[in-house]
Amino acid sequence: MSNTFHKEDFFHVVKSYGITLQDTQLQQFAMYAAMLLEWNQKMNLTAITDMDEIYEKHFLDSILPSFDVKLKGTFCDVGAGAGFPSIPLKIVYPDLEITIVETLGKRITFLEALCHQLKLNNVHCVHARAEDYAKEHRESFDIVSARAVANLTMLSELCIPLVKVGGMFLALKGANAQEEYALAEKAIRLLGCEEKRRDEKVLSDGSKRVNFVFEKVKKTPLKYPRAFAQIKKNPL
Ligand SMILES: C[S@@+](CC[C@H](N)C(=O)[O-])C[C@H]1O[C@@H](n2cnc3c(N)ncnc32)[C@H](O)[C@@H]1O
Repeated sequence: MSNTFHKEDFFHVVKSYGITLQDTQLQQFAMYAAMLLEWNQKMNLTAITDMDEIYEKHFLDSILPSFDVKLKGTFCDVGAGAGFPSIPLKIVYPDLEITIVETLGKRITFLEALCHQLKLNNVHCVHARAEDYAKEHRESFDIVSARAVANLTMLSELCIPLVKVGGMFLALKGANAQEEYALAEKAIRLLGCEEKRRDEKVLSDGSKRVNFVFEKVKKTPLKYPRAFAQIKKNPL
């Protein structure tokens, strides 16, 4: 299937889910796309450089979960890279309080410049590894999310310790979602979460998206997260 999505469709697709983007928000998305392409020439931010694809595979893809689940409160984006999914969500839902935890310093520099340019308040960009950041900030976010950072088992150990009891872990996954879930199910429970829902969507090129919502029902045992070498070598 060829890519039939055009950036002009973005407004209408979002509207079909009951969200009418204002001119300021559309301008913020346009500035975001322009900055992404400009900075991408100096540093590796994205492999997607076609404008229509940026709108579908980065912007729309990032906000898809919010069409099924209400997002509010404090939102931590683990490994946001060039800002996905948290920055598109922040543009659409300005009340969200975002913390980005990203291990690459250059990407933090980009994100800080981006937030300044787009006049986004309450976005805290932290240069750290999630497993280290959890030492001081465990169980402190209403929502912890990530896209394209690690398989679901490893991702669960990086993200779930940061979620408050009663909060949610939102995992944005692709075609291998079911297989990843089967391998991760035990770890997810051990770390204190239960699956609440999963929502499937298909993009215009036929690629599948599966967004998992896990609810934190009990505290994460204190020994997690382990050091990254352990997480990788002995996945839960
Ligand atoms: C493939 S990129 C995905 C970026 C973005 N989430 C997206 O969907 O486009 C993975 C990002 O996760 C970051 N990352 C990997 N492991 C991490 C960790 N343990 N803590 C924080 N960031 C991490 C990497 O530096 C990289 O920017």
